[in-house]
Amino acid sequence: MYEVLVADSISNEGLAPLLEASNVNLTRKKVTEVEDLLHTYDALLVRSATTVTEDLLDKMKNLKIVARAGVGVDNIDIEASTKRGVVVINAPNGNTISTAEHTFAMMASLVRHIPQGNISVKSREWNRSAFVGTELNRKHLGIVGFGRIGSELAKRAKAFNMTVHVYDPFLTTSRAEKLGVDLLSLDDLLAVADIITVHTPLTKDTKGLLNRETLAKTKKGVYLLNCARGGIIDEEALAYYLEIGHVQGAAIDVFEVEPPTDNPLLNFDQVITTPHLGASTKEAQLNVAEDVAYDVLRFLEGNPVSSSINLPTLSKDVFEKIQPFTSLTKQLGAVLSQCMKEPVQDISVTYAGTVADLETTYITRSLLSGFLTHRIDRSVNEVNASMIAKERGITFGEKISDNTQGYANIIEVVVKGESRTFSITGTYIKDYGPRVINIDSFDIDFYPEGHLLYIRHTDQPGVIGNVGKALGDLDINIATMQVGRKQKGGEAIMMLTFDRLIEDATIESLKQASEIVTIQRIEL
Ligand SMILES: NC(=O)C1=CN([C@@H]2O[C@H](COP(=O)(O)OP(=O)(O)OC[C@H]3O[C@@H](n4cnc5c(N)ncnc54)[C@H](O)[C@@H]3O)[C@@H](O)[C@H]2O)C=CC1
Ligand SMILES: O=C(O)CCC(=O)C(=O)O
Repeated sequence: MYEVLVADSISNEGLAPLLEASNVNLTRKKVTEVEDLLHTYDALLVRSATTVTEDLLDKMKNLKIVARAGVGVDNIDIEASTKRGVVVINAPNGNTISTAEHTFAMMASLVRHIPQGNISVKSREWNRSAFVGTELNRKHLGIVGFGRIGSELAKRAKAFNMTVHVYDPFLTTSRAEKLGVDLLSLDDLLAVADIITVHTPLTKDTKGLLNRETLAKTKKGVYLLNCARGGIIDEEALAYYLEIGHVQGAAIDVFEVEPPTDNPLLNFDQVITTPHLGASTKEAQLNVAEDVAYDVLRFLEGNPVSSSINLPTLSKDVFEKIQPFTSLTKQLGAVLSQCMKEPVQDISVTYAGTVADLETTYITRSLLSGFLTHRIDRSVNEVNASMIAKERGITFGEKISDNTQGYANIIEVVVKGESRTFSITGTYIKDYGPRVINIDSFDIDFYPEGHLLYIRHTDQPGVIGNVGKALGDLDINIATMQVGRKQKGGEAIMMLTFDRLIEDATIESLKQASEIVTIQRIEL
């Protein structure tokens, strides 16, 4: 049974996939209400009220996935989640339209003083001259951050005959042309726009993007909107430019600290606000809840997620295709890690044949996770494997080759240690399964699973028989045995598989034979 904690207000109807799943036990409680049970949850679902800190992650020892029912993940410590192998997902599409519509509504309200007019009439005033507005028609709108919401807003603005200028360092000129917008530098956008609205995520680059210095470059009388994240427009700077009359008005849905209390912006009549309502529609809340509910269930049941922040996103089809190879590389990594008993500096993997056309980054992550699992005592998976490898100073890389050695696919891994190099090659044979076909330059053929002994010895008559007899005398049944050598009378290897773990004492007694060079136990 999977334990799922829904810590924020998320649409019940949207959570139906999880509520109806027979293998899920769903709890709707705030984190503070279940302090004693935090270590039991497999999944955590949040909106923006819960901040997923490193401290919370430490308490949630069993946590495998954090889902944000919405776009912005700035309330989740992604680095700390990744470090712990916790997948972070979001629902990036479900609230785009609602947020674009809300921004448009805020823009129209701002330039026509609708909130102020409403308050005035309800105060029994009739002061029409105080609320003379401005048309949107033929005005220049500057959109900073031209992703999903920014581009939906642009469509609506164009329908109102506005000229749309955008600033987005990640947007290509051809895409801007295709979407019919004018791509500018930030400075040029600031200089030309009558109304500026921000739609970037909150990152270290966008925090305070509009500040005292950049806002000074705007037109006198400019209007500003922030329906993305508090802090993208620096609040102190905005208050300053409102105070001196340079900024004519602002519409703010999001604040640096929510709810805002002593925020200077709340003191201005020309600032209109909403309490982070961009995504607050029935439709958006149903969409995002459904999106994360399906994704969390899929993930818990071992399937790919559709929108992950710290894992490559794979379709079900691609996931199914790569699965045999991720299992194979996990095993190859585990064999390597146990055979190569020394610190490693570099892991290099070469893909050839059908596997080379797949999502090899993901397959390499599985390899690293198989390798590292046997070296460190914390949980390693595809989410944190590359980060842990980097932390430990292990470099890794991928190559594609066309040498399939007669197989449909080949994965060769070479590990460089301080004193030596070790290699392993595997393949996945349809309807037959994974095979290791070469180990440390010895051709061999074994199924990487279970309890194994890897024995290096001199190639001479009687060695195989002696090992078999010694094990037989100890009542140990050999399940399979594969042998390999490079040349007659030289070094040779045996790979034995067993139905149970082989004890240290047995290995020590086998090592007494003079022909045996090394024996390595491998547990898969
Ligand atoms: N008020 C609300 O209730 C809601 C707020 N949001 C906020 O809106 C933001 C945008 O959402 P989407 O459009 O869905 O995201 P998106 O990821 O589709 O678009 C973000 C755009 O910002 C651009 N960008 C990134 N760094 C930039 C920089 N330094 N300067 C200029 N542009 C930059 C990206 O290239 C991208 O095109 C979210 O990150 C979230 O914080 C989202 C939904 C609801
Ligand atoms: O959950 C909400 O209502 C806020 C939505 C939001 O800010 C987001 O999706 O980034």
